[in-house]
Amino acid sequence: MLLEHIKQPKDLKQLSIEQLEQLATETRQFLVEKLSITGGHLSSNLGVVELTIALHYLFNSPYDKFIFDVGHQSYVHKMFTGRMDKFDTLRKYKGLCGFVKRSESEHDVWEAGHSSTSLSAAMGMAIARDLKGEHNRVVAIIGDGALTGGMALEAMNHIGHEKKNLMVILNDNEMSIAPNVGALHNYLGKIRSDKHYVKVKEEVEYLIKKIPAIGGTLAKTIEKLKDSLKYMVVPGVLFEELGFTYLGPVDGHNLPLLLETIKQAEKIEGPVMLHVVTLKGKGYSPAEADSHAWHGASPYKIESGQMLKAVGPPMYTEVFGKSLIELAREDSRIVAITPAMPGGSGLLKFAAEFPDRMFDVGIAEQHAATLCAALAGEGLKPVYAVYSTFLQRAYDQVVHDICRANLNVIFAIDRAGYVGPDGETHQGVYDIAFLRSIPNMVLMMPKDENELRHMMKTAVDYDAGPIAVRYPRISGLGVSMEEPYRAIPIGTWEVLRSGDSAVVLAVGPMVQEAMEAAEQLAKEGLQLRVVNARFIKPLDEAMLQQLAKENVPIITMEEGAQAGGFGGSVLEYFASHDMHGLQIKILGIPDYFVEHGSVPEQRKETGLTAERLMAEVKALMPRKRQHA
Ligand SMILES: Cc1ncc(C[n+]2csc(CCOP(=O)(O)OP(=O)(O)O)c2C)c(N)n1
Ligand SMILES: CC(=O)[C@@H](O)[C@H](O)COP(=O)(O)O
Ligand SMILES: [Mg+2]
Repeated sequence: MLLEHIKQPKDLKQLSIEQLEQLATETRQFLVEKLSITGGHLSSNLGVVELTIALHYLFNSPYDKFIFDVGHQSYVHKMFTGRMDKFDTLRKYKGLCGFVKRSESEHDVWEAGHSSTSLSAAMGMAIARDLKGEHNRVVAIIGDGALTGGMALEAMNHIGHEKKNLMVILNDNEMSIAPNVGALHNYLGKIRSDKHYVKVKEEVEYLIKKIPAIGGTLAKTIEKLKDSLKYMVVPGVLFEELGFTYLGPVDGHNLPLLLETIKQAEKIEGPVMLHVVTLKGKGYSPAEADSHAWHGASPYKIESGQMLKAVGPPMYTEVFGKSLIELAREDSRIVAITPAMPGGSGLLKFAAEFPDRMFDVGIAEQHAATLCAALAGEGLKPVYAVYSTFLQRAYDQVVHDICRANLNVIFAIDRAGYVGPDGETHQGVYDIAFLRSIPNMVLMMPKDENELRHMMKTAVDYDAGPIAVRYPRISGLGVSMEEPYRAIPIGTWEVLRSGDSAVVLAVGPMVQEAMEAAEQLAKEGLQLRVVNARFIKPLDEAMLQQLAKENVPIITMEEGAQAGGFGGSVLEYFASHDMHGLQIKILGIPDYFVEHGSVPEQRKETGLTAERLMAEVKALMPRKRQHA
């Protein structure tokens, strides 16, 4: 086995081309084997094996800087940079991170998790390099999906202007997570599909050079002719017009060709765009056959390719997707918008039933938000299905285009709370803080999957402005979902269990923790009242006033950042209504980024458990007695 001798990138440099090809095969076997136990982003990594080998073979990391966009395809890079023995812990608590991470290795020079940042990063590193008088190479590796993200396009605009030396490797596998979409995607397809393209390009460029420079009108006509000729037969010209030297398309699994082309690219002055065509899932037939399903793989059986998924109640995502279909059958105003996450957001069945009412806009969270604003302005009911973490990208559009104009946009915010193995880049724990501060916004979270259905109905019936329902990346509780849909009165909470030792105002999955705590505390003679704080905004003011009158100790509990969170809004309410002297404890996520692991581990680490709640209730008791 060659693989076991690769401890650092320099070990690759000793190998022959045949050995490098052998290394590619062994690398794929390693990934398929390890990820069958841990799960992870299999298909993207299988696609970049030769590319990553070529980069480490030709260049000198970390002096030369490799910037992996998103970072979900950095496993091979991790393997060759001293982390092969940690793959049993991939995406596990305290284990190897599933994305690039500076604290893990000096070879991880840029951190990501969200898409389309690599070109801005490359530009920053190239400027810094030149100002410092250094000479290292800067190489961004970006996928065809990530290239559709607005940030990447903004960066290309700047790169073409500055004309610094840097290399962009466009890893084109025709896939985002789902099949890639959009005009840019179609454009890349045009380049890929033209087998004679490279030859024609060379010939046209040769001919153009032969046209003599003449003055006057004729010269202008010839210039125009040059341009139109280029546009007709040289598809790569878009990148060239933006200031890049375009090379490719090159087969990303043909190692000798790849090495040759990268060497050629390296000699070119200014920014270079090297278009590499790869197959997502390459080398593992189940992943080749369905790279969408294998983008983020659960553990699986290698031979059959059967993924091992937990059986039990449906995920909240699935319940959302089903209820949207049922509601859309009754209400033709409903349209669904996803920024490149049709599967993850549970919208595939909706798309099949309502192909004209579903829009995958690519990785374009900002555009998606403003698009929803316009759709709502025209009287439709856009449902913006988005992961909490990715909604961060569209904050200005939410404030400026949707909330300010008070438009009827429905936000279906998935992955709200801890997300588990993706970890800190993907935690959906800031949306409460960043949404509750925006005027006109209504924000809900269900205690169980049945309540999610009712919240969807509430949102569809609400015609007074933007309304959001956030739900977690977990299974529901297995409750009955036979009830007919009903709208919940805006700003009302529900008391699920009575008691006057203390009151817990719990949000979403914390309601279940609170019920468990109450059950246990009752055995010790303490009666914990459990309130389902299903509206995070507006608060149930009548209930808060009642609690103030009772002067009962209050604990708030939410799976969201404590700073700016729901608990803070309760405190603000009491303080701004001159209701002082109450005992209040806030349980939320402390002020640091919580890393990867399982959701229960993340909750335990940050004290969002029934046990912690019990301890807090007990701690409040003597103070209550002293107060009395
Ligand atoms: C801002 C943002 N939106 C959405 C995602 C979810 N996401 C992760 S990878 C990915 C697809 C990226 O496609 P591509 O860049 O072509 O890489 P591939 O997986 O095909 O290798 C998406 C949509 C993200 N990480 N960041
Ligand atoms: C890399 C990335 O951003 C996505 O692939 C993400 O990992 C998907 O997460 P889910 O598994 O929660 O859909
Ligand atoms: Mg892709």
